[in-house]
Amino acid sequence: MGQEAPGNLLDIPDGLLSVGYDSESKGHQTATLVNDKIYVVEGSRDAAKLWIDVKIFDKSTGKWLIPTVLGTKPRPSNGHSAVPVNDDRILILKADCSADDCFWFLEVGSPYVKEQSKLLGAEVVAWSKGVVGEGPKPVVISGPSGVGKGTLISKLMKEFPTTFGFSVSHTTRAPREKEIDGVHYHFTERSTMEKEIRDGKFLESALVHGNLYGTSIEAVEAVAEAGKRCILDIDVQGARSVRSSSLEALFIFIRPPSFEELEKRLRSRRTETEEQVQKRLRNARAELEEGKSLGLFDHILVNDDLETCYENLKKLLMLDDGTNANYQPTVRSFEIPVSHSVSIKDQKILMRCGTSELGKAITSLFLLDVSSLKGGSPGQTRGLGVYAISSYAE
Ligand SMILES: Nc1nc2c(ncn2[C@@H]2O[C@H](COP(=O)(O)OP(=O)(O)O)[C@@H](O)[C@H]2O)c(=O)[nH]1
Ligand SMILES: Nc1ncnc2c1ncn2[C@@H]1O[C@H](COP(=O)(O)OP(=O)(O)O)[C@@H](O)[C@H]1O
Repeated sequence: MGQEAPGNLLDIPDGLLSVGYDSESKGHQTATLVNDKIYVVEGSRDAAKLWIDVKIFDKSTGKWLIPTVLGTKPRPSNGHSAVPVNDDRILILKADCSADDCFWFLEVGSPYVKEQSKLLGAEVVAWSKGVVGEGPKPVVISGPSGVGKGTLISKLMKEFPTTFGFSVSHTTRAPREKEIDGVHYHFTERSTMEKEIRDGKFLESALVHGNLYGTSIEAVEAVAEAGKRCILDIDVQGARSVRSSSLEALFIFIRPPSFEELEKRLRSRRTETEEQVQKRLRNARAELEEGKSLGLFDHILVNDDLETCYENLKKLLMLDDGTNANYQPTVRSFEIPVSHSVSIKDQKILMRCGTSELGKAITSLFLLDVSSLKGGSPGQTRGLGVYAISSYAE
């Protein structure tokens, strides 16, 4: 674009966090320097307008870049500030938002952003919501066709509808009689899905039993957005891809008590033709071998008696929901007022918030610890520590 960089942007000295200034469009902007590039984040106060724009001023070439922005964008807010973290992402603090919506990360040089940038041949940045504390890990459930994954997941969703949310995959296979589009799968055309994979909309995808299956980033984010723990029913190839992605999950492999029993279950379901059953059984042998791969699955459950297996699955999930982590922040809910300032030292961010109570100005100090961040785009960034330090009247 032919626009010149505003003078105050070019003057950002190295080492300074970010410069906030009013924008012409009556919004709020910050300019943050990371590796010779200035990331200008502009937010609108107008809830009807889509927040948030990102543009980049490359100091080395003197040119503006409009990046491809991946991930779910944050919603409008009354203000924000920005703090660079680890040279690969910028922490965005949104003012006047609910506690679960005030911390966001704009990834500018994370491995995911680099990979997508190569893939798309464009400058890429990606949004990722920040989660205070560990938060529960998504759960990946894999196992051969007919082993009972769907049955176990349905039971879990029925018993804990507000805790767990299903990641609705895309597939090119035809719907079965009782399957509903958008609930069991997003049934899609092959060419459409292939294009969306090329466009970077998928966390993982694989060819399974002759059809394309994939988990879209949106599917996982929709569950997290609803405040639920995400359950993914994906094949072993998908589990492998997720293992090497930034989505930190709990991996569970379901085995049948015997191959004969697997065949019996698959046939008794009566959803596949004989040819499809044969294909699934052939693939099952390889999947059962792969399921033993070292380091791929955290837990292996045998689905012999359904109720016993379900009880074991519940035990695993309750034990591993992240609430027993050592890393517990002292603050879980609070709001950042528009009047706040931030400074950073040794990955510890000090946030000074000004509020008023009974006519008195109150200043509260918070420490934000970004030294144990996990995950990130695609998906959320967990492990943010928020500690209340002091609060005093001025
Ligand atoms: N990689 C990957 N596999 C998937 C996804 N969704 C479903 N699958 C797997 O695809 C396989 C076939 O699924 P489906 O056609 O529903 O048959 P079923 O598992 O026999 O009920 C199963 O192993 C699923 O776990 C996905 O999004 N990604
Ligand atoms: N433990 C079990 N014992 C007997 N039948 C089972 C058990 N678990 C599941 N089933 C049945 O086996 C069939 C396949 O289960 P399903 O959940 O569709 O498998 P998947 O989703 O792994 O392909 C279904 O008819 C289901 O009712």
